[in-house]
Amino acid sequence: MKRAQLGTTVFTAAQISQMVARVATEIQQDYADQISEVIFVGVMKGAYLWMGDLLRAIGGDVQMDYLRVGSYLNDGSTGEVTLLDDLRLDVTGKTVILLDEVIDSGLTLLWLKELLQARGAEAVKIAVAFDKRQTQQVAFPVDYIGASAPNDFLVGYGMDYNDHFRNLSYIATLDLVEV
Ligand SMILES: O=P(O)(O)OC[C@H]1O[C@H](OP(=O)(O)OP(=O)(O)O)[C@H](O)[C@@H]1O
Ligand code: HPA
Repeated sequence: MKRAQLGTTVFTAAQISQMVARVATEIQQDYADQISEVIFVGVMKGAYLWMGDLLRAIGGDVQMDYLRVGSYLNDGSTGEVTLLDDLRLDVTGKTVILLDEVIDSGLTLLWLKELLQARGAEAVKIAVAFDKRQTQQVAFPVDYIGASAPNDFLVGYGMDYNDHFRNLSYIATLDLVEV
């Protein structure tokens, strides 16, 4: 049997706060007085801290909704994205910014971008806290990136191992030790 234990800290809470403030400023500058027309969509469950922190840092009047998807089992992608809870807001003709705490293979965000485009969104942008892609071979742009992260399995700030460790306000590697 394997037991999960925290490894090394990769990003501290202070580093994450700085990164949130920077991305919030980038989005404020890009949308200025149009910001209240943008729909921010959190990709749950993992986006819950990123969404809360980023939208408070942006401030003012914004619209938000969320959906819930799943594709990871233990520490690996199943290669298949499942929509578990859908949006309530209609995105037809709207600018949407998808918020996710991590992009890894890119499968989840590519799948969601195509879904919202097919529903008639005018523009679908992406803002991630952490980018684990080692090469940029995933053929779609990520518009806002908090930080590049190592290609280790990470937990904290929304990232989980079987639903554990999402609540950490820092990011750590995870060691799976044989017991
Ligand atoms: O780029 P990818 O390889 O698709 O990986 C990134 C996705 O994986 C995680 O979600 P998960 O499916 O584990 O669901 P969760 O948000 O409930 O943890 C994470 O929150 C991203 O949405
Ligand atoms: O490193 C990770 N940790 C947790 N969930 C994830 N989903 C993609 N990559 C990761």
